[in-house]
Order: sequence, then C-alpha cells, then structure tokens
Amino acid sequence: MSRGEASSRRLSTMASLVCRTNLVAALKTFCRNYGISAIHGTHSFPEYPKQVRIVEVGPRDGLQNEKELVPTDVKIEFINRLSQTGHQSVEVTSFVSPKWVPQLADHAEVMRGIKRVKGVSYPVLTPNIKGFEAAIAAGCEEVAIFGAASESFSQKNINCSIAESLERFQDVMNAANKMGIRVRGYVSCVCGCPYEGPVDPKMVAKVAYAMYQMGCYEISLGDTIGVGTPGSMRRMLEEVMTLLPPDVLAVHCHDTYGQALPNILTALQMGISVVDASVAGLGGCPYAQGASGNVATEDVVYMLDGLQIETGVDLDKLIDAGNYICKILNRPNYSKVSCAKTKC
Ligand SMILES: CC(C)(COP(=O)([O-])OP(=O)([O-])OC[C@H]1O[C@@H](n2cnc3c(N)ncnc32)[C@H](O)[C@@H]1OP(=O)([O-])[O-])[C@@H](O)C(=O)NCCC(=O)NCCSC(=O)C[C@@](C)(O)CC(=O)[O-]
Repeated sequence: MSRGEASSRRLSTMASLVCRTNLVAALKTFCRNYGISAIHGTHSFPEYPKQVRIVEVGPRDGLQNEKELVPTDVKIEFINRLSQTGHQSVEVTSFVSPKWVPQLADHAEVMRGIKRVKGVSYPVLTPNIKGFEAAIAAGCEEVAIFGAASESFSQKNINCSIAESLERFQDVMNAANKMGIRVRGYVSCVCGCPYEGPVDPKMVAKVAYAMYQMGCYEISLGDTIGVGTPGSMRRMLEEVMTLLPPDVLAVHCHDTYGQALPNILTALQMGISVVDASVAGLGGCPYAQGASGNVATEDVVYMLDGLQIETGVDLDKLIDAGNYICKILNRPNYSKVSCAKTKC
C-alpha cells in the first residue's frame, strides 16, 4: 500500500470512529437532557445488524486438528456441500508446512479439486511468502495471514515473534497487492493465551491495527482457547474499537467454556456483523492444547434466524453437511441445533 493510500485509510478509519462516537455521544446527551431512559416503551434494546456474513472455517480450522488423515476426496465433497448452503465464504485449507500440520498437506489438491460456486469466496491461510506463492499457484483468490496477541503463542504456532510475523505478513501483503488478491487477517488469543494466560486488550488492538494498516480488508479476532466471556469480550472489543471501526472486524469464537454464543451476541450488539464458525463444532488449533472446537455454524445460524438477522444460509443443508463429515470422521456432532433437529 502506498503512503497516500495508507494515510487516506487512516483518515477514513478516524472519520468513521469520530462519526460513530459523536452520534452515540449526541444520542446519550439528548436522552439525558430530555429524561429519556428508554427506547421502545420502558426498556432500551440493543440494535443488531440486519445481516451477518458467516465465514465457514470447518474445512480448515475444523479439520486441521484431526489426528487421522481425512482423504482428499472427502474434503472436496465436504467443501462442495458447504458451497451449496448459501455461505458466502468457505475457508478451504492452509498453505502451511506439512511437517507442522500434516492434515492439510493436500492443500493444493483440495483447492484444485473443489467446484467453485459463483459468489462464494474460498480463502486459505498463508503464514509467509512461500505459502502465498503455493496458494496462488493452486488458484487461490483470497488468503488470510494469521498473527497473535501473545508472544508465546506466536512462537509456538508460527515459530517467530509477533514483530517477525508482521514482517513476513508485509511480504505477503506486497505480493497480494500487486496481484489484486484480498487478504484477511487473524489475531489469535484475544481473550487469553494457553501459555501466558490473560492477554492485554491493548496488545490485541495493537496487532489488529498493524494488520489493518498493512492492508487487510478485515480482521478476525480469535478467542483461540474459548476462555472469553461476554465481559472480557466486551472489554477487548472496546479497546480494539478505539483504533478500528466494527465494520472491519469479525469474531472467531471457540466454545471450550460454552461462552461462544453469548460472546458472539456481545460482538453483534457492538456493531460487528461478521462471524467465523465451524459446522458441527469441529476444530481447534494444534498449538493450543485443551482448546475445544469452534462455535458450531448450525447454532449460530439458528440464533441469528431467531433474531431475524439475514445470513443467506440454509440451516437444513448445513446440518446435512455437518452430519456428512461427522459420520466419516466417526465423531459426535457438537452442534446442539443439529442434534436437536436430527435427534442424534
Ligand atoms: C509458519 C511455518 C511454516 C514456519 O515454520 P519454520 O519451520 O519456522 O519455517 P522455515 O522458514 O524455517 O522453513 C522450515 C521448513 O518449512 C518449509 N516451509 C516454510 N513455510 C512453508 C509453507 N508456507 N508451506 C510449506 N512449507 C513451508 C520450508 O520450506 C522448510 O522445509 P524443509 O527445508 O525443512 O523441508 C510453520 O510454523 C507452520 O507451518 N506453522 C503452522 C501453523 C498453523 O497452521 N497453525 C494452525 C492455524 S492458526 C489457528 O488455528 C488460529 C486461528 C487462525 O484459527 C484463529 C484462532 O482460533 O485464534
């Protein structure tokens, strides 16, 4: 990104924050001055977004931790089924070292084998320029770089410090810009780290801002080990939102402590409208011991349907895709909604 583009990006971010802050402050002052404590009768209700985009991470985050190698044709069929559910974004695989994540060593074959549906984006993870080049050679049109707000996790996960990771991501970003490839950014450990414990929200904000300034179109904030609560999620998001507006943020919640849905609800109330989820609640990071799967996509869609928030996702087709992969993996379906509907 050129200096001019970077500074105009900074200006528009600031303008968006200032407008938002002024509007909220003006509304608060108005209500205070006129003794209004309630909207809609006697209570004030949070405003939810009208639409939410779900980023389906089942084929990547969901499968990366599976011990038994899943056959390539099964992965392809799984992704093809997910492509038919109405999802706008299905994360396919990672172009990482096969020594580190053997399950995803067939990344190029999977990428080449899937039937791409018009309107669906198929991002892949690329930690460095080597991964980026391999991803492009396999036909990828969107990539994601993945950093962390914890030094220890960064070392364990991608074998470098946070500062080094940002340098590697800059190389990816430069190459992506030249080719017109969209880059998404992840920040892991936003509510806690498996090695360091609590993580300072200021650190999350700093890394998220650095990745956004670099040119990521969206930053996904990962509660990698699922320790967040609506309280810690809110505090973390408030800090991040001092630097970035909610419309460039996504949340990525694991469900280790059963807090993923309330955490997502908190994020929606704060203006975020992109949610990562994994069908059947598959998943976990191989470098975050003890972390359970992601929030199940079926459960997120059911909740959003109930809130009359548009996702475009067909719940029945999603349930079928989740049951398909669980049957092959011979493991339980962790979606409560799927279990309730199919009486599993
Ligand atoms: C980042 C590296 C590659 C650094 O790994 P390294 O060992 O430090 O890399 P290196 O540059 O020293 O190279 C060592 C070897 O790896 C090869 N190599 C180097 N780069 C690549 C590449 N891109 N693709 C394929 N091979 C690669 C390279 O060619 C060489 O091969 P050798 O000469 O030994 O045969 C390694 O640490 C790695 O692959 N880590 C995997 C991390 C990972 O996938 N973690 C899970 C995803 S993150 C996550 O789940 C969290 C998230 C996103 O979901 C959000 C959340 O929940 O918080």
